[in-house]
Amino acid sequence: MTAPLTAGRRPALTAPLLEVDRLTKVFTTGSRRSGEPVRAVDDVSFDVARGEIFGLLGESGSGKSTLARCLLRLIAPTSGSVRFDGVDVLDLPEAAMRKLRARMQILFQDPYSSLDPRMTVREIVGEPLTAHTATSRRDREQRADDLLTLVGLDPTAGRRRPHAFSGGQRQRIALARALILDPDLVVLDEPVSALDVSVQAQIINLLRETRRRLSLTYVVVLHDLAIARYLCDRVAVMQRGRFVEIGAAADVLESPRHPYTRQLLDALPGRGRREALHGRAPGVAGPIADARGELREVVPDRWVRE
Ligand SMILES: Nc1ncnc2c1ncn2[C@@H]1O[C@H](COP(=O)(O)OP(=O)(O)OP(=O)(O)O)[C@@H](O)[C@H]1O
Repeated sequence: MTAPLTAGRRPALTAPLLEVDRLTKVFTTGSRRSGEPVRAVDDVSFDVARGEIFGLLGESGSGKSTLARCLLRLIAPTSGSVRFDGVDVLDLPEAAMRKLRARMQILFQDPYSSLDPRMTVREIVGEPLTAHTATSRRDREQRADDLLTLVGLDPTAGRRRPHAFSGGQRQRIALARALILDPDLVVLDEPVSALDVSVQAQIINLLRETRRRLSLTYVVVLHDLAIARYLCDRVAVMQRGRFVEIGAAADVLESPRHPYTRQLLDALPGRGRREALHGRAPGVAGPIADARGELREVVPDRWVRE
């Protein structure tokens, strides 16, 4: 069966934030013992609307992380194009790309190794400001404290070092850092897979809440279909570098059209499958709305665009 590729292009009232056309990445070395090239991303096209949470799903090795990195030009694609807010990302000179990067952030999977243990949390969160804008130390600290509040941490946390925090708290710190430059797009690479199940729900709710409050767009790499069903508006299912299915998360996960998607769903244990199908939170009995109160209601006005 062929993928319903038209679902990758949405009629939108405003231009999409991200437009990906025939993107391909071939690794020629170091990928296979046989020395054969690997088409990690193979002729992939899709759009992401502003304010959307778009999920990339698939088994390990299907090409999700490579695609995510190509979007931000952290890996140079072999061919194809990526337009971000109308700008051709792959054609941009390095200096202009550095500037654009402020608007496109990435959050990695492992909250334990992604934060420099020698820095205070305030320094970690405020650091992108030193690289991208001329701000005074005081302003940096104030903004770092605002962001820590936004992600549900006490600003006094800023004086401590990352080792004092749990995995979930560290992922909040990493998110605060990713948001401090007020980006439009954040790519999240398996943002909760290193966390305990109970903490996953809190971080997922935080992502939904920050998307809403800051009008953010998230592209999120996931292998957990239950999380995808709860978090994402649309999803694409990848197999060997290609999109085999793309559409609304509810449609793809409740009525999968492609045998590979059905296979992924069938491989889930009974409860996980039910959660994927009915949008239940992973690992908790009901919808994860109860963790929502974690996001404090003291968000500074300037962080709220709506
Ligand atoms: N730097 C690289 N050099 C060579 N091959 C690579 C490189 N990075 C990824 N690959 C290969 O590209 C393919 C896709 O890998 P990728 O990590 O993008 O998949 P994934 O779906 O994100 O998997 P995972 O969930 O395990 O990270 C795999 O065959 C992988 O071995």
